[in-house]
Amino acid sequence: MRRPLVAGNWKMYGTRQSVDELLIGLNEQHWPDEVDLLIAPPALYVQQCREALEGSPLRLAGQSCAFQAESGALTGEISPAQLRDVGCEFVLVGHSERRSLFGETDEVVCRKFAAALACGLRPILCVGETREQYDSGETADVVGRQLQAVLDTFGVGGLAQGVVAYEPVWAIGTGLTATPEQAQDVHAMIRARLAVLDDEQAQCVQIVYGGSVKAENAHALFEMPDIDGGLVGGASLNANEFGAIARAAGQAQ
Ligand SMILES: O=C(CO)COP(=O)(O)O
Repeated sequence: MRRPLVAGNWKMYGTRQSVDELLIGLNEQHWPDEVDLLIAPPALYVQQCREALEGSPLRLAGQSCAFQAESGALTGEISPAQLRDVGCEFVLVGHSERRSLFGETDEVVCRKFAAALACGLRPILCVGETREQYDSGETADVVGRQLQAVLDTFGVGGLAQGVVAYEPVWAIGTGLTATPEQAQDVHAMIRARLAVLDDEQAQCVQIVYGGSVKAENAHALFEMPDIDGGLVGGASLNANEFGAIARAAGQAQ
């Protein structure tokens, strides 16, 4: 009923040359038909990726966007309309690195979500708790609050036009993956929260997991009933590894 989705977030990594090499490797992969596949390269390299991936099932995502849909006097920002113009179909909003390092509040994230939708991009709303919040048992509150900001404006139907990515901050780039059971618990909690508002739509929302996903742990995570795929950081910079993760999502169907 829900298609799995695997996205690679390249973060601020890459040069023209390393991107070329990665793209060659990606084009050698055997991609599963039943999985939505995307990469989020640094914006500077989107065009390069688009050209190299012509005919590939890999689609493009921005890593962030301005809170204003169209052009404007926002030095250094990239609008959702511009991402769309260069071929992106998705955009990450509210990644924990944006929240913690660039001060993005739930309100700003919600405006970005709105701006993305207004331009026909599918926003990937990232949510997740810090280690401290996890240790003090605040995961449900924190994730609930981050979701609520978008739900207040768009409801579950609006959220379902995008994707939810649960990324516990303590698992990002640390090699510490949430266990499949831990991640499933939070995904099920998210879906239950949405189901209270609109059960039918809640069953359609793709909820993917992020945080040290690798080929070796992907299958066990993706087998969980409410984990609809992954948002992959470091491992997405290796074509074979990313290919294996994508195939694990297909097999875990
Ligand atoms: O932040 C992430 C993806 O957005 C996860 O990063 P890692 O897979 O490197 O832990």
